[in-house]
Amino acid sequence: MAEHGARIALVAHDRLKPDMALWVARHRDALTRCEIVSTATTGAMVLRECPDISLTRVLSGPLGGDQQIGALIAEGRIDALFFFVDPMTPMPHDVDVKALLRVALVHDVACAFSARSADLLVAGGALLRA
Ligand SMILES: O=C(CO)COP(=O)(O)O
Repeated sequence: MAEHGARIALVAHDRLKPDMALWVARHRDALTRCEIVSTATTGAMVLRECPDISLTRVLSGPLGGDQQIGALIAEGRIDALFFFVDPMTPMPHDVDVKALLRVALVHDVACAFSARSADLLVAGGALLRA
């Protein structure tokens, strides 16, 4: 488990899951010190790419996983949200996605929505526990 790392959430829509898996592989060393929670399918993909990473999976996004991560944010248990959002594909759980983004804004959690913005967040220290 995390010693000096941040408590982070990883979520990616299907088209962006390969990007997320590659991003995790690139930041593997820092991420092994983090406490990671992810939605189910994103987490499975990350574990396939980096089996040595320790993470907790909640439900899949469309089955309530986005809401579970939103609840963790509302409880102050997440320091940063890495959510690779697909802007081109309609989703049945669009309201859940919107609610997750909203609660992250309400609680001023550091957020990144793409690999590039995630890199910048990491460069700013988002994987270190404040
Ligand atoms: O749908 C999601 C985010 O809205 C992600 O859920 P999965 O990681 O289970 O695909």
